[in-house]
Amino acid sequence: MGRVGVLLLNLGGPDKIEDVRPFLYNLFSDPEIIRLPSKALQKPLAWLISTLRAKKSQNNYLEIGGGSPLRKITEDQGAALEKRLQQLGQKAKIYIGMRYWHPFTQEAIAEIKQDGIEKLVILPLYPQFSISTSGSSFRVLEEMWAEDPKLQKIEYTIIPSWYDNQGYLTAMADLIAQELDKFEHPEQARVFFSAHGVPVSYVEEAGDPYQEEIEKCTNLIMETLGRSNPHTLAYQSRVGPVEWLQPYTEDALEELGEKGVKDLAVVPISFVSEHIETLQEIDIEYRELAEESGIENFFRVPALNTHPTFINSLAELVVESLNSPPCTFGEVTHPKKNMKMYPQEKWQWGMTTAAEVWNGRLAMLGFLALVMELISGNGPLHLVGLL
Ligand SMILES: C=CC1=C(C)c2cc3[nH]c(cc4nc(cc5[nH]c(cc1n2)c(C)c5CCC(=O)O)C(CCC(=O)O)=C4C)c(C)c3C=C
Ligand SMILES: [Fe+2]
Ligand SMILES: [Fe+2]
Repeated sequence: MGRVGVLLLNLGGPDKIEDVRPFLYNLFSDPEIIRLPSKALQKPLAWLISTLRAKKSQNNYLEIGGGSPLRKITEDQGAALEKRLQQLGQKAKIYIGMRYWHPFTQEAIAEIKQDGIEKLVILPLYPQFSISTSGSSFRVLEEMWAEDPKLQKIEYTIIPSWYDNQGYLTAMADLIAQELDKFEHPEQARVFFSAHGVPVSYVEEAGDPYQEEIEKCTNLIMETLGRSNPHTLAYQSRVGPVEWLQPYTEDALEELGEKGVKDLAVVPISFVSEHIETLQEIDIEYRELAEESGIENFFRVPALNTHPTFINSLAELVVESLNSPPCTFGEVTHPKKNMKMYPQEKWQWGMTTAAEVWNGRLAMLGFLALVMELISGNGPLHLVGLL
């Protein structure tokens, strides 16, 4: 086997407060996050939303120390994985490719080429596949491969998702059990899985397997845990005006509080690292809401980070994929063609009258929104939840 590399994919996060706006701009420029009927509107709208959302987002990052810990944790995971692979007799260099912030996927690929990597395992740090996360990174890589004869010489294989990997499930169950045992009556506490949400249209129109993988994953973790605690699955972090997967975490918390639930162990299930949505959204916002709703003991299960069983499971996945037939970009889910992810309604493609009317309307709406927000600090984008 020639020189082996492992490319870890993740979303990336702003390292410091000044990075927040450009990070948001990169995120909202991605058609897998917001897809508009007109390509020409993507960048102006990304600029508008990132400019207007930056303050709120910066305040959230200030609450967790002024930046995202995602880069440092991912680097630690990479170092631990490299060491574990070495122990298993597999020499490999680990690369980190973030989708929206440093180190960008393009930077990782440049290094991979420079190092003369001959065999590459592409491993997203998202246990479940979504077109908005792993799918978006795969698309970027697929485009790079299509344009670069040097990359085409690298034998690569993808691990599309690994939510059902036994080592991962065992590590999750271990962390949940540790948290449950902190309650006075561990057997009575409810296990509350909070998955990252996606718009319903991703699943129902674009064919995203994310919801199915989340549901299966939740059941597998409960089976592995082997305790009879009741459990709930809800979806967090909704952004924008369209309908997202339900139940929403905030509604489910209120409902449980009303039903008299007092003890809750909250499990972040779509991420393997601490970041803004665990440290700020769950630990601060949802905790406050839960307490207001009457939930007395709100314990949060930590993210896996460098949990040894988890790192070992990643190493095993890498070794297994090196010894299996390759999985290529063409084999993973692509959003269905002509699928409009935002806003929701039926659309006819092409330069139709409807397209022209909507281009104009959207541009006007964007401009009006900008003016209103700037003058009043309030406006339609606040109203629909984008700011
Ligand atoms: C607007 C749509 C968004 C979709 C769809 C979405 C899906 C999605 N995201 C993650 C994981 C992460 N998201 C992070 C940041 C982040 N995501 C969105 C929006 C969508 N995400 C925004 C606006 C932001 C910026 C933060 C904010 O202003 O709220 C991050 C990085 C966090 C960090 O520490 O910086 C992660 C990780 C998943 C798993 C997912 C769908 C499955
Ligand atoms: Fe996100
Ligand atoms: Fe989010």
